[in-house]
Amino acid sequence: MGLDASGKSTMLHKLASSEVVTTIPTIGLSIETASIQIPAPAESGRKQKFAARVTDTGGCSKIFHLVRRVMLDDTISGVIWVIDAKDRDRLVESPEELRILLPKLGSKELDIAPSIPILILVNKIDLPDRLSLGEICAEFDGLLESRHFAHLKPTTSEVNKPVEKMLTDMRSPEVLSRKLEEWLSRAEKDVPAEELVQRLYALALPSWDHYTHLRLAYILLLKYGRRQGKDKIFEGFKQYIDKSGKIHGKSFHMTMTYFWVQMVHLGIASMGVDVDSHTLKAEGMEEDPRLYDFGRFLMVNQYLVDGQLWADYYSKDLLMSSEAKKGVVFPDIKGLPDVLYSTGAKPGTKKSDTASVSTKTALV
Ligand SMILES: Nc1nc2c(ncn2[C@@H]2O[C@H](COP(=O)(O)OP(=O)(O)OP(=O)(O)O)[C@@H](O)[C@H]2O)c(=O)[nH]1
Ligand SMILES: [Mg+2]
Repeated sequence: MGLDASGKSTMLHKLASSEVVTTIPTIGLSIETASIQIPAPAESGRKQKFAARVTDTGGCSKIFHLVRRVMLDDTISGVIWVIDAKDRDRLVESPEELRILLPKLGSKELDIAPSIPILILVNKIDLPDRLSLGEICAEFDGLLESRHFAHLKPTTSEVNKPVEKMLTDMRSPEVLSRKLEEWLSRAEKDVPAEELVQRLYALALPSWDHYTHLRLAYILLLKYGRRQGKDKIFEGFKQYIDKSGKIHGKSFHMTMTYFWVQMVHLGIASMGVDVDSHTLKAEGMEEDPRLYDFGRFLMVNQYLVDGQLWADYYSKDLLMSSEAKKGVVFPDIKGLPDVLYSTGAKPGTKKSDTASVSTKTALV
């Protein structure tokens, strides 16, 4: 199992026939019996070959009804969860899908014991610029420890609790500081600011993930100021999703984008920079390259590393609603923080025409 195009079918064919075959996206299920050679430690006394009936699924949570029909009479000995090491853009989505699957492993919905092993298999490691194991582990951290919860707490409302717990784990200081470290070293060798912007318009970004979104928002806000910068972020991101052909199954999310624009703007303001009055926007980005030092920006604004920061402001139901995707909606947990400048505006003074956002005001 795993996200689409992670390489499940390719792997199954390779295991079954040792051949790399050209695959097409799997619809539903494909079942193969593969004779697999696995090196086993000599002391285990086991044979080095064993037959495995492997069920390949196309997609994940959406096809559970199908999986169930096929699996009901089977003994499932384990689940292999495949990750595409090249797919930085969907690194967050993969553990989210696995998180949806986990409670079902111990429930009656799928007749699978909660104690079966789950192998998280990182695929496509032959490709350059792949995710590091550290980056992958940071996203999956805390997920598997809580997998027996479905067995212990089979009702729907109870099953939801550990999901919340797992979200909390993903946001734990250890996970976030590890992620920050990775991002800082990524920022050191990243492409220059101007090149990144060009690559956004050329539909050729090095990756499409939280880090890149934040860095683009940072550069565009600095370069163009709040109003124009925000429009460029919205237009640029939307166009990238619509036209690049690289973002599978994703559509532009207005509220999410707006939320992060606001958070990045807040981070810039906390460094004492007023994006609407500093001179760079008129004079070109090379004017003060220190400002475009994204690593420095991250060090000052470490909270931005937390990809789930929105959960402090929005309930998942609201943020994932089609209304929130199509237009900017107000948070239902607490209002977004106002951007206050330590330069220019008096501390405590809202620049309501440029940056102030509360539950009553939305500047789109
Ligand atoms: N470079 C590289 N490409 C791979 C590898 N494994 C799979 N691919 C490619 O990734 C693409 C998707 O592979 P599939 O095996 O069809 O992926 P899948 O997970 O079965 O996809 P769905 O059936 O849609 O869920 C294909 O173009 C494969 O050739 C790998 O290890 N390295
Ligand atoms: Mg497939």
